[in-house]
Amino acid sequence: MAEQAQPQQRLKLGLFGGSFDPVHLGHLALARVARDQLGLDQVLWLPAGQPWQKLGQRAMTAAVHRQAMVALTIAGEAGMLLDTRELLRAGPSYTVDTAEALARQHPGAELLLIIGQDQLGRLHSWQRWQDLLGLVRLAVVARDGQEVRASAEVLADVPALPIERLAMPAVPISSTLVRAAASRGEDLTPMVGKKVAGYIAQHRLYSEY
Ligand SMILES: Nc1ncnc2c1ncn2[C@@H]1O[C@H](COP(=O)(O)OP(=O)(O)OP(=O)(O)O)[C@@H](O)[C@H]1O
Ligand SMILES: O=C(O)c1ccc[n+]([C@@H]2O[C@H](COP(=O)([O-])O)[C@@H](O)[C@H]2O)c1
Repeated sequence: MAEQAQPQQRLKLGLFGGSFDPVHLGHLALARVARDQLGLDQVLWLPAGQPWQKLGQRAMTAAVHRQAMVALTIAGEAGMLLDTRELLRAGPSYTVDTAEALARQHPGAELLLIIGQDQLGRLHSWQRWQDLLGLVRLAVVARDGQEVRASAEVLADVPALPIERLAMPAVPISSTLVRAAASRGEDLTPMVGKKVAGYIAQHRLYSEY
């Protein structure tokens, strides 16, 4: 008897963007949880070239370093890939541009945008966020004790916004805390892992906070 063709599974891609200045173990925990809970084929780590909402606050560390630290963090991790397209693109890093490019590149793929609650709460300030919501499904993790919830502005426009809630024990680490600890000369290993701690020391990053 002829074998029946199995229906093709849709490719499931996670989009995990960040300033990653620097990447830390909270990011890695989130990427692992998203990969495993959502059954993603791949998590694309997308360091932002110009994270426009953060640019006024302080000078961003050079892309070459942020990218290198992400590469060290995901080395040997199954289903994770460094995607440098936002570093190579001129102008502000808009997630909608990245989602459009990935949708063109992988027709039929399911795109899941992995973000923390801090970003979900501000989603209405993102460039063309309604277009973005037409391209991706949101996968959100609670952060800093805040429940996963879209802002009133987003809910007014999209009342039944589908959100995948990621279950993850809180990881009380942020890049801000890492930079502050680095400027005090503390051991960063518990926050960023041994390889990234070594990289930061070797390149004398974050000596001034
Ligand atoms: N500890 C954490 N737990 C859950 N999500 C996190 C954590 N740290 C970062 N994220 C999420 O990862 C994404 C990228 O974060 P980002 O690179 O801005 O790091 P950050 O620690 O928030 O940086 P900063 O302290 O400089 O604002 C965001 O969606 C953010 O919500
Ligand atoms: O598209 C936008 O307008 C937009 C506005 C703010 C943040 N983002 C993206 O959200 C991700 C997390 O941002 P951040 O500032 O927490 O590092 C990162 O990929 C940013 O490019 C995107």
